[in-house]
Amino acid sequence: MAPLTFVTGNPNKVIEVNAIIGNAISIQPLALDIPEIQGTLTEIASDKCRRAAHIINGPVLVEDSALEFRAMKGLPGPYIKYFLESLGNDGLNKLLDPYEDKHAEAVCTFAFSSGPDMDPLVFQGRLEGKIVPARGPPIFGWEPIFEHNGETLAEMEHNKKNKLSHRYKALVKFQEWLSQTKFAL
Ligand SMILES: O=c1nc[nH]c2c1ncn2[C@H]1C[C@H](O)[C@@H](COP(=O)(O)OP(=O)(O)OP(=O)(O)O)O1
Ligand SMILES: [Mg+2]
Repeated sequence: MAPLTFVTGNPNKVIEVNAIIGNAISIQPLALDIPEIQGTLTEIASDKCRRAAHIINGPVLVEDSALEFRAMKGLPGPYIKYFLESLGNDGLNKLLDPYEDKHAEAVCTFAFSSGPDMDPLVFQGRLEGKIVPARGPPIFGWEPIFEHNGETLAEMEHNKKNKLSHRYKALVKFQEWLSQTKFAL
């Protein structure tokens, strides 16, 4: 079983993907920074996957993560990385100051292509929560400000996050597809 190349510049994604489906699928991480277009989550992940498949010249998995604030009609969405880099977790909280509604959804969109010019397949998972002042170790992105059932993702045991997260839900769908297809990894 050849390992599946997972193209990402984010080591925390690699750790989580291995923790979630490492038993079932062997992943070969490759740290490339692929350009990300603007568009829907599906369009962004699919485009990233096509670019990666051309570079790898073989089967490839990519992932794009978004954070949607309901009060802001889904923004920052896929642009959360740049909002987080510029504003920090504190600034993201301040963005929601004018609104009573702190509801947010974390969205994880994987795209898989079996090779260059093969249409990517998309597998998405969502986790509901709310944006709160930061609590817990600031190790991975906006984990300290995303609260789910009373705990921020930063406070949550890794094992627990990896059994309920947006990334977990997306990977369950990917694994289901893999088990039903003739595609052999
Ligand atoms: O479960 C998560 N818990 C907390 N924060 C998270 C999570 N998942 C992604 N994040 C952060 C990382 C980045 O600031 C942004 C997504 O941006 P995104 O383009 O998908 O990731 P990236 O550029 O770091 O890696 P990649 O090379 O795979 O595109 O949200
Ligand atoms: Mg990225």
